Amino acid sequence: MARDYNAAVAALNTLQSNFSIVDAIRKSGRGMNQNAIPEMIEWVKRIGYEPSDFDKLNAIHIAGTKGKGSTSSFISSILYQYTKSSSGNAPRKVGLYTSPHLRFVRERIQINNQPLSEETFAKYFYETWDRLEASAAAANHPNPSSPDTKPVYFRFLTLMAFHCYMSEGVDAAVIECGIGGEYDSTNILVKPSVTGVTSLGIDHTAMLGETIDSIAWHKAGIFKPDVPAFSAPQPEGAVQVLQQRAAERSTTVDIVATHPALDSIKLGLAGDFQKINASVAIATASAYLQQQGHTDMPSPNDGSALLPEPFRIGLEQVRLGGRCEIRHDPAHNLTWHIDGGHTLESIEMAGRWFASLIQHPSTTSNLPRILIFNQQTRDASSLAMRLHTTLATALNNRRPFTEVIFCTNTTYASTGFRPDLTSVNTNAADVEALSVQHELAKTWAEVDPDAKVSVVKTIEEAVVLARTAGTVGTAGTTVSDGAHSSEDVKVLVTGSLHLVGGVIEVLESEVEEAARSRTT
Ligand SMILES: Nc1ncnc2c1ncn2[C@@H]1O[C@H](COP(=O)(O)OP(=O)(O)OP(=O)(O)O)[C@@H](O)[C@H]1O
Repeated sequence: MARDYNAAVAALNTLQSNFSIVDAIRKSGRGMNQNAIPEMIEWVKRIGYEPSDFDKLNAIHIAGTKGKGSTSSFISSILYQYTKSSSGNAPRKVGLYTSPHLRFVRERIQINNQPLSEETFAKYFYETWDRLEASAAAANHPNPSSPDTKPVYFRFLTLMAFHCYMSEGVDAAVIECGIGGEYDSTNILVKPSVTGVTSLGIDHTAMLGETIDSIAWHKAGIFKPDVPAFSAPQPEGAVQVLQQRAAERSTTVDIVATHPALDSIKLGLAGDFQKINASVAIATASAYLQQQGHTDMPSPNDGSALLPEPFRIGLEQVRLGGRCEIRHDPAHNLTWHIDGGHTLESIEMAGRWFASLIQHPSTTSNLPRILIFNQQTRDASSLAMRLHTTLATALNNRRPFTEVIFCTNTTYASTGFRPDLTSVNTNAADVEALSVQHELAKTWAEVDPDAKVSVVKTIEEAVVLARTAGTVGTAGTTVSDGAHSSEDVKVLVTGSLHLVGGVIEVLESEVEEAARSRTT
């Protein structure tokens, strides 16, 4: 069988824990596996490394509830600007390891802001895979190719990313934690160059505990002796926990305020909250560069200093899909507003961002405003209600959406079966019965009986429905009527990064298909 990218993704998918296992862990209240780090170290050894080998990567290790992906992307984008410098102490290759992915699993492992190519992904995938089987064979395992000779999905990808970065000579690796910090697979790092904690909130409570303090305890587990640590502003109790944990680990944590230079920088990621993510990125990137001998750095914790030009460019040029992203769809008179918020705090941020775009008096026309929403595994109704309240408040009790579409995260992309988008972490029976979606529809109808609420199964159907609603308009007038021609219909897609990934997949596939048919 060919050992290409598609085969690698199919093999990787066999390592996903199925829904019943994930659900049992969630319900057991057992919390995180406290043996996770010794177990992960064992896997590291099986692929031929000692954890301290990864000191070479000069990792910038990022934990947090919200903003890890954005902050990590800002850091990578800033440091990438320095790879262009001729200075001897500039990084040459910047790694970025994030999760989850939107369209392609290879988005998770980047070098110099580019996802690994399909060929490079397959190469490091099979090297990691083969080393694990060889180590099982050496230990006289009766069947070295059986599943128990490999770790689960996220652990495998972490091993593979570290192996790839070591082999490619990455000298600044931005590593985002998966869940928590103390027991996260990435926390095998012995001596990162700097650590950062982004905004904390309530999420993954079955594993991290119910309170901000216990969540802070887990996230602070990435602090290391004598390694500088930075944090976004946090609620009082959480700051104390972070400081105490830092002291136990023989370091200190600096709480970073919004950097004043950001008043005059247009960040590449929209949304007010990105300023705090960018500020944590500025502090951590400065600390990394100072350690490498850059003397012209702003002091990482001195918010009054001006920013060097590569910082400004990096902050402006950063790209990350599905975070307050706007896509115009002129063929359908639509604008897509796409944000993967999926906790109470982040759905509120997404709501405020969308409200800020529709609050203007010129947008108070009777054009449809459409929501596409799903959240398959968390408390979907509370998230939807928080979104409703945030928008209704911001709009002085005007109806947030004329049309609301609840769908699953499933896409049957016109391009065919897409193994990158397969997730077995959801309850297949729920998806089949659309039970979450019907419950959401009921809840929404209670708070807004006049909104048109629909339930559909796939993301493609939701996209088609939104476009139809957009074209017809609420009052039966077409949007392209002269009276409305300068406006478009606004669609918000939110509730889940999987949903957002699927919508982006559908929209991008159309663009790619159109480009293909132009060239043939
Ligand atoms: N500082 C922040 N405060 C509140 N919400 C935020 C913040 N940063 C990002 N978000 C929200 O969280 C969503 C995910 O952003 P991002 O990927 O940066 O965070 P993350 O911590 O990596 O999230 P996840 O662990 O869920 O992937 C965004 O779409 C946005 O809605």
